[in-house]
Amino acid sequence: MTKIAVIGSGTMGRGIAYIAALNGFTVALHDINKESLKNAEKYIYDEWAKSEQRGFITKDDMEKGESNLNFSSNMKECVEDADLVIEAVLEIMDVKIKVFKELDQLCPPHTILATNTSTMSPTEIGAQTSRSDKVIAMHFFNPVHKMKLIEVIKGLDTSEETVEYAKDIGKQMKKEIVEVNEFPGFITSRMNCLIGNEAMNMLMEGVASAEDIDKSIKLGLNHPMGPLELADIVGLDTRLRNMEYLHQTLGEKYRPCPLLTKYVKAGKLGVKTGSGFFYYKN
Ligand SMILES: NC(=O)c1ccc[n+]([C@@H]2O[C@H](COP(=O)([O-])OP(=O)(O)OC[C@H]3O[C@@H](n4cnc5c(N)ncnc54)[C@H](O)[C@@H]3O)[C@@H](O)[C@H]2O)c1
Repeated sequence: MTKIAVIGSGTMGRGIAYIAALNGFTVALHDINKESLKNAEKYIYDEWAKSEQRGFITKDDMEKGESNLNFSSNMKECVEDADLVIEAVLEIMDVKIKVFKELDQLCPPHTILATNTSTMSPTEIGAQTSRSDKVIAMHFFNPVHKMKLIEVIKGLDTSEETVEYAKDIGKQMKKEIVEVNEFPGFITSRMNCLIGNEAMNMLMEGVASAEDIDKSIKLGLNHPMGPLELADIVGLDTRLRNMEYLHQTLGEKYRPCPLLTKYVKAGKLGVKTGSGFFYYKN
């Protein structure tokens, strides 16, 4: 049975662990923050129970998922026998590199190391390990159990075997795959960050209310969700880091909207804190 370790149990890590365990992989979810790990455990069990009640999964699926999934704040324990590690820690290059250096030491030689970065370079991360051919980006979407796509991003040294392996694992998780040659923001974040930032600029300029900006994009352009609501779901801190990286790498048109920076400074991070561009009951 393929063993997957997921590093980081925040918004994305918990979702990735959820679908991996449900699709028959042995999964170890790790975080340095025990509270985040506890919240992730509650989130996953609550979501499974809801899905079972609504008939999306059976009781048997749920029980198998539960028996496939472990939680631990000890990274070594989680990764020492892993076939694949998927990293979902903060979108900060130095943090990711530190994690990958540690993984390179702790994992067996065959282990594939994947990052769930939304924007950053798997080449830069892989270069800090002794196995750049086995380093790749697997970009999942939020919420992971509902979103169908994984972008698989090949770094300069990533081998074809690693690309095929990542695509195969994604398919076993019942996702659609697109293969992308590395460039900042890949396909989706490069486009989506611009749309979200323009919506924030319009809100800041007083063009319309947050509700009406989102309503226009949904009903006028047929997007399933408004860009401000989507940014709230992503997490405004995560979105700001995405914008800062794209601004650094792709230039001026990605300069983060000052309103986004202001919300993050105020601790209004979207759904996870109960308020962002909109209010939420958590
Ligand atoms: N939020 C989204 O919608 C979304 C979508 C796709 C990809 N991503 C990407 O996924 C990654 C994670 O984003 P998120 O929104 O889940 O972030 P988050 O802030 O919700 O969670 C990050 C988690 O990582 C943990 N962490 C930090 N340093 C760690 C370390 N050294 N070892 C172990 N755990 C550590 C934190 O305690 C936290 O629980 C980022 O690279 C982000 O760009 C996010």
